[in-house]
Amino acid sequence: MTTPLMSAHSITKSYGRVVALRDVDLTIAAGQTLAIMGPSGSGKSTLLHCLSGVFTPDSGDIHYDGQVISSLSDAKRSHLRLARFGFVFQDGQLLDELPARENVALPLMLTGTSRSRALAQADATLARLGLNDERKRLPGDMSGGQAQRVAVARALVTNPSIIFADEPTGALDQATGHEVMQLLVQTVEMSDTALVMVTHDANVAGWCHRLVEIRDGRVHADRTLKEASRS
Ligand SMILES: Nc1ncnc2c1ncn2[C@@H]1O[C@H](COP(=O)(O)OP(=O)(O)OP(=O)(O)O)[C@@H](O)[C@H]1O
Repeated sequence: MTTPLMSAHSITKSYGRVVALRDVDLTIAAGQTLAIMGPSGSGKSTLLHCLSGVFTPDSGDIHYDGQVISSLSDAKRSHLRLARFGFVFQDGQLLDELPARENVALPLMLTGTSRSRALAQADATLARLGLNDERKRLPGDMSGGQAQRVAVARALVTNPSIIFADEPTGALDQATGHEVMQLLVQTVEMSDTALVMVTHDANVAGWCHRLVEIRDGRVHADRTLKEASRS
């Protein structure tokens, strides 16, 4: 068996008395597309935040590319997140005062790439995603779908090995959500990037190859979409 890109071993996480994750084991292979589903409050976002290094679990380990990321200092985890992971959130979270190309260049500049080089890479990524016309536009002047495509470009600009997405189409109508998912999935597949996505929407999960169902803080089922659709 090939070594997984990321693996979580028996992770638990509580908020005070609320146990959000209990003994979760999960592996993610390079290039894999994985949807996390489950009822509201079941622990999906907490799992995504633990895997992506935003939170550290209370117990258990998370391994990524030869490192135990759950034991890294905050500064090292934060650098790792910027350099190796991409993030797409429900509302894009672009900075309104910056044009698209500067938003996309930000993760590069924050990890030390010069402004001119970061902007050149941002332009190349926007062009690759068919977003040349959006380069100089401010997020507030774009439609929700255009802004979300720019957010996808920002997540991809560092050539991350994993993109973490939390309800990436949650604020979009169905047709626009479909276009954003098509762009996201086609691009991650072309670049051999893994996608780990939380969604409530079975149609959106249908873009992924694997479905992990969380219930009451535990992995209830972990199978391919094909297996899930047969049951
Ligand atoms: N900051 C917090 N403080 C206290 N409890 C929290 C906090 N964040 C989450 N929780 C609780 O932890 C549990 C898991 O929450 P989490 O947000 O991970 O679930 P979720 O499956 O993503 O929910 P949703 O689908 O509604 O976004 C829930 O009981 C929630 O109320």
